[in-house]
Amino acid sequence: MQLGVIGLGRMGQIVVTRVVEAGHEVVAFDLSAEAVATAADAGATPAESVADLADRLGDDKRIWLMVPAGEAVDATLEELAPHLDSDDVVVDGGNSHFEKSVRRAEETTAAYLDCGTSGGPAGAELGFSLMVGGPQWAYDEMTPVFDAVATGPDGHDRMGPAGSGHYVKMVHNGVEYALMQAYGEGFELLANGRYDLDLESVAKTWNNGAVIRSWLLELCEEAFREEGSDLGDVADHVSGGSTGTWTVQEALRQEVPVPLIYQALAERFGSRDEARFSRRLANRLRYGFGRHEVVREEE
Ligand SMILES: NC(=O)C1=CN([C@@H]2O[C@H](COP(=O)(O)OP(=O)(O)OC[C@H]3O[C@@H](n4cnc5c(N)ncnc54)[C@H](O)[C@@H]3O)[C@@H](O)[C@H]2O)C=CC1
Ligand SMILES: O=C(CO)[C@H](O)[C@H](O)COP(=O)(O)O
Repeated sequence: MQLGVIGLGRMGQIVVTRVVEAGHEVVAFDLSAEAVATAADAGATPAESVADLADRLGDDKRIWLMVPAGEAVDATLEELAPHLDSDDVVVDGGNSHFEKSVRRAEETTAAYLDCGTSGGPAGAELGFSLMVGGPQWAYDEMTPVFDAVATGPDGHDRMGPAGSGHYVKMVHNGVEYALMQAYGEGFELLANGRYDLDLESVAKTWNNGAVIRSWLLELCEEAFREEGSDLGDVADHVSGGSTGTWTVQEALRQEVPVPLIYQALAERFGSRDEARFSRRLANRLRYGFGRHEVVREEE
């Protein structure tokens, strides 16, 4: 099979490498010439533009987008539009909002597959977990590529119609937030609790047979090994948050309670303010109602 890959960053390069290694032909394009050169080193045919990539693919084009979610997806689809017909297949493997994927599927002449991708850069060796939405025929057509990019045939499946792949990935990320928060709280208690613990050792022990073992917990173990039990100079600041926000917004619309996911998201937002106004006000109010001492900022 011949696959065009557009967007050759952390994730796109993995798609290229795994598809090439599975014996398929890849044509690759990115706005960055350096990224295109890296893909060429991995065995892809370099393209100079979206149009050049489309020309090199010939009839029955199979194209994987791995550009940042948002405007880059629309811009790429606009450039691809004159080159696409109904026998072609476009996969969006990024973290797009599912409603945008539904709209794009309606607007795109080619069959459109929204593909939630999980596994991060570690997927280079392990392969990804792929959650795919869109027409069955297009999913079946892309199966050799999904087999290569995923952990194998069990690492991907069609979730349902357009939007469902990105919907499932959005909820996956919400779960990811809540799990991170749960591990964070447990380790925070251990770090401030009664015993002087080696948290790498705790995580390692938990990862070997404990009920709560997981890949995120393996990453906790790695973090304590590399940063120390006190996390060294790692800042009290968590970036990102778009996929968790979408999960909470959708839960509100569906009237489904997701307090753990919401709490994890709120903790993230809270981490970005060095001095939370609400906490400062609570500090002052305790003086108001109880004449408790106001803690003042140090000069
Ligand atoms: N990094 C991760 O762990 C994961 C990322 N994702 C999603 O995968 C997508 C890609 O993520 P990364 O590879 O991490 O991003 P990245 O920032 O490493 O790479 C994005 C690449 O797209 C290129 N690009 C941007 N606009 C373009 C355009 N209009 N035409 C062609 N190339 C363009 C950039 O030059 C860059 O090389 C995002 O939607 C992200 O949310 C999904 C799962 C995990
Ligand atoms: O999808 C992912 C993991 O599953 C990506 O790492 C994504 O970039 C996480 O973004 P955020 O933490 O901002 O929601």
